[in-house]
Amino acid sequence: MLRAWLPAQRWFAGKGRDIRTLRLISAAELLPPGSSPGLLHLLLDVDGDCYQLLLGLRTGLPPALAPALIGRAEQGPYAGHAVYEALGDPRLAALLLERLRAPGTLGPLRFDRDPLTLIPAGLQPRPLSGEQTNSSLIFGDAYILKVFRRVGPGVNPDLELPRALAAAGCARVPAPVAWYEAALPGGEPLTLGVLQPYLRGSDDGWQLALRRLGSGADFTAEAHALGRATAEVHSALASALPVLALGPEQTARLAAGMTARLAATVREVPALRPYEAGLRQAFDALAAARGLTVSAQRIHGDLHLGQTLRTADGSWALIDFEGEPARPLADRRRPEPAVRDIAGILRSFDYAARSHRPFAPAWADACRAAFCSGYAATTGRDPREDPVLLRAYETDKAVYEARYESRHRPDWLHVPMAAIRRLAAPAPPHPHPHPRPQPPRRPHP
Ligand SMILES: Nc1ncnc2c1ncn2[C@@H]1O[C@H](COP(=O)(O)OP(=O)(O)O)[C@@H](O)[C@H]1O
Ligand SMILES: O=P(O)(O)O[C@H]1O[C@H](CO)[C@@H](O[C@H]2O[C@H](CO)[C@@H](O)[C@H](O)[C@H]2O)[C@H](O)[C@H]1O
Repeated sequence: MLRAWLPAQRWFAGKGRDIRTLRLISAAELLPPGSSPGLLHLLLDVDGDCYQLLLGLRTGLPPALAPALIGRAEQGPYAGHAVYEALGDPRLAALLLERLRAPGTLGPLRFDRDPLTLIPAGLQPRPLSGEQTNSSLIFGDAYILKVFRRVGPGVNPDLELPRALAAAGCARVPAPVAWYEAALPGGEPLTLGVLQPYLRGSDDGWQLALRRLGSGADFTAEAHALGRATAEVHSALASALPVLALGPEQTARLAAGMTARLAATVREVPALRPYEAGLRQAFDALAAARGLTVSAQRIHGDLHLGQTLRTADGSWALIDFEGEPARPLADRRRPEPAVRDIAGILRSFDYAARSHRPFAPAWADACRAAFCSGYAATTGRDPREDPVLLRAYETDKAVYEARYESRHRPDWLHVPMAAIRRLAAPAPPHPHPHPRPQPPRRPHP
C-alpha cells in the first residue's frame, strides 16, 4: 500500500524510482490502542532515507476524508481499517497540537515547548495547500506546524537557527514555540516538527515580486529592505553561533567543492556540458584569489524570494532555515560564507524577471543593486566589493538550480540556463567593484 502511495507524494525524495526496501524504524500510537479514529506515528526507512508518516485509522472513512485515503490495513490490530493521511483529518491534527501544548514523551517521541509561550487550546487546524518540501498545518491562523518528512539524526536547522535567533533577540524570523523529536537508540534525536507563530496577512516575497513585475511596478525599495533584513539575520547568527575565518587553503577547498558539484551536475544535466569550462573559471578564480577575507558562519542555506514573507506591517521576515532539502543534514549545518545566501536572493530576482514576458533584465539589475546596497547599509560591507566570491557563489547556485529544475521542473530549466550562459562568459575585469568617478576628459584639440 505505502509502496504505491509514497512515490506520489511531493515530499518523497525517491520519486520516479521503484521502492526496493521499506523497513519500519519506529511506531507510536498517539491515541490509546483501539481508539477510533486511531493515530499512528511511523518512522520508515525507505531505501536508506528516513521518512515521517502520521496515519489515521478508521473503520469507515467519511466522504470529506476520501482524498486522504492511502489504503486498507491488511493485518495487525487494525486489519480492515482505512489507513489515511492523518494531517488531512482536523480531529487528528488537533490532537497533535494538544500533544505539543503538553510537553512529555510517548514511546520514542518527545514533545517540547518554549515555557514562556502559552499556546491556546482548541485552535482549528487546516492544512497548508500548495507544493512544499514538507507538510504544514495552520492552527487558528495563529500558529503553523511544519511536519518534516525526510528526517535524519541531529537537530534540524529549521529549529536550531530560529531558536538561536530568537534567543539573540532577532525578530526577523518567527520563533519556535513548540517542537517534537524522536529519540532512537544509539543516535542523536531527529527533529520531526516545529510550531511557530503564523504571520497572518503576510505576502510571499516571490508572489509579491511577480505581481510588481506584472504591473510594471518598481521593487527596489522592497529589495533594499530585504537586503537589510538579510544582513540583520546574518549578523544575529554570527553573534549567536561560531564564526570561522577561512584561510586561502580553506577557500580553495570551497572552490574545489563547487568544481566537483559542477562536474557531477554536468553528468546529470548534459545541457551544461558546453559551459563547463567557462563556469569553472569562476571557481578557479576563487581558488586563486589572494588577500580575500572570507569568514564562514551559520546561514539560511537556501535563501530565495519564496523563503521571504513581507508581513502585514510591511517588514520582511525569513522562513524555512532547513537548507537545500537534498543535502545531507551534517552539510547543511556547516558554517559557510554568508554570500551564499546573498547569491540565492540575487538569483531569485533573475528568476522573477525571466518569468515575466518580456524578460525584464533592468528590473532584476535594479533589484540586485538595491538588495546589495541594503545589505551594505546594515553591515557596512557591500557584497559587490567581493566580485570573485560573489560570482563563484552565483555560479554555484545557478548550477544547483539547473540540477533542481531538471529533476523537478524541466519546464523551468531555461531560467538557470540563461544565467549559466552569462556566467560562463569570461568575467569582466574588476579592478574596482564600483566604477570610480573619472576626471573630466580634456576636449580634443
Ligand atoms: N510563519 C509563517 N507565517 C506565515 N506563513 C508561513 C510561515 N511559515 C511558512 N509559511 C508559509 O508556508 C509555506 C511553506 O513553508 P516552508 O517553511 O517553506 O515549508 P517547506 O519546507 O515545506 O517548503 C511558505 O511558502 C509560506 O507561504
Ligand atoms: O523552497 P524549497 O526549499 O523547496 O527550495 C527549492 O525549490 C525552489 C522552487 O520552489 C527553488 O527555487 C528556485 O525557483 C524559485 C522560483 O520558484 C526562485 O525564486 C529561486 O531563486 C530558484 O532557486 C530552490 O532552488 C529549491 O532549493
